[in-house]
Amino acid sequence: MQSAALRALGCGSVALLGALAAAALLLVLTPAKDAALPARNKYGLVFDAGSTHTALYIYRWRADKENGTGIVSQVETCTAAGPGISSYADDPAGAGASLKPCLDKAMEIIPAEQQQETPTYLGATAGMRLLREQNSTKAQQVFAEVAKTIGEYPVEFRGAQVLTGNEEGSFGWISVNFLLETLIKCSLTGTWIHPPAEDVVGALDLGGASTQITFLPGTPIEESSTGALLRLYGANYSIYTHSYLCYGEKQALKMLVASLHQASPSTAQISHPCYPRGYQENITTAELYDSPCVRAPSSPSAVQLLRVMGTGEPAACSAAIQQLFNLSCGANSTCGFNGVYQPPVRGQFFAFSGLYHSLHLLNLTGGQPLSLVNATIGQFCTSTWEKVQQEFPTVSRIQLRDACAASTYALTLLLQGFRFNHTTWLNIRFARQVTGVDVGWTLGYMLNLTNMIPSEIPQSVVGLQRSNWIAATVLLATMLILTFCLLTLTCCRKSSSAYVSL
Ligand SMILES: Nc1ncnc2c1ncn2[C@@H]1O[C@H](COP(=O)(O)OP(=O)(O)O)[C@@H](O)[C@H]1O
Ligand SMILES: [Ca+2]
Repeated sequence: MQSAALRALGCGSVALLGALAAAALLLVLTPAKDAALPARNKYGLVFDAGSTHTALYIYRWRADKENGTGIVSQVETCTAAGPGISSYADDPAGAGASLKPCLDKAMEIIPAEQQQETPTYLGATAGMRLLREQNSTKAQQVFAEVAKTIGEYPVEFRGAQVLTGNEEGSFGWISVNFLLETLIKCSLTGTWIHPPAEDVVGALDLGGASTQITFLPGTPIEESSTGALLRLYGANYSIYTHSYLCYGEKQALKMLVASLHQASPSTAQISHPCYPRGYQENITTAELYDSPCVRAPSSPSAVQLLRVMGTGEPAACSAAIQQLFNLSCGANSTCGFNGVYQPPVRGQFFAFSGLYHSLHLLNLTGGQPLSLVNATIGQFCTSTWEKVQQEFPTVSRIQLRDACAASTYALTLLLQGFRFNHTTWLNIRFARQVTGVDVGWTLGYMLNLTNMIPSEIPQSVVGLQRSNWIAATVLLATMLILTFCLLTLTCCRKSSSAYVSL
């Protein structure tokens, strides 16, 4: 992979650096209007309105590299305080207000004269998909309020929308492959090339309320709703993508508690095998059954207080989590889970978001073999509440309570759900960032909406002025030969005159 500095110069830079003299000539031959262009930066803002929280990403790129062949850097990220916007269903103004500190921060970063031309988007994911399902009026009110707040800032606001699961998966895939330069890259000769298809990586995203799997399968996609045809930089990609609503970490763990409750609905006590031994909390049935992802019991009792007690039993925890997945493929030849068609996983994958975070806590994101991952999670899941608190004093109570459940869930999702095995497990790279940019759907979303990824292959900087490049190379070669001849002649004359004087 080239360094960011080289990429920033654009395709052709490698060759340019390799032949500095030719570059000088090239510059002379470059039309004055191009040479005079200042390297101005442009900015773009994307709010990721996730189910658990909202984050603002501030991107920057060179204005003269808008065809997507330059680099896009992440200048800053800002996490909005409080929960995701879907949690403000009963206080929509609060959703708008929650975005303000991050917008203020962005206004401090983006030069005032550029703010008005800064494209700004808000994309909402599974939390808002669920709220829309539950109460579309409330979802609209939340959207109206966030749009109103963003509209109060001097940016070019281009709208707030709910992404479909397919869009969320596809943009995540585009983001990661853009950052890895696996869709197009600059060759040593200064032209844009398509790296081989094997270099293209799949994307695995675990959110709080949904999870996405996206990759290039080796076989035709048998179910059209799980396919997307992308034409990027002159190449066609037929990707498989699917988003499982309710199988994000937070909703899945809620389904787990609900299933444990329903196993013995008459008692007000739940033994939780994934919570550490010694952990106890009270929850209400209203809290537990407040989501469309958890089916309330057919004869719901009045609001009831439930006592949840951790038992720290890794085998029972793993078994209970597996129960959340229907692993029968039904009529499909191959599937993921819940009867959803999925071709067998193929190639390298990048796993980010919740998949990264849940395993990172246990130091399991470094390419460890599956046996070690299993053993470490199993070991951790036997720890008492006292011990985990001592071991991770800076980690929040909720994150610690859920650490065993979340890591077991991540592993079960990958192995049983997406059907990775001991061998293909090693093809998964867990990452939070690639080249300093957070991996997620936001970059791909912005690149797409700002038309920064053209459907056709861009003419390279050199390609645009190929004739100049050839002329410069020929001239350089001629000059080198002439210089060599002149030097040889001078040397010969000097040595012959020296000989005469002797
Ligand atoms: N710093 C972090 N530490 C732990 N977990 C994190 C961190 N950042 C994000 N996550 C996890 O990543 C996921 C983000 O989900 P989110 O984008 O809010 O939901 P969705 O994509 O389903 O709308 C959550 O499961 C959250 O717990
Ligand atoms: Ca997300």
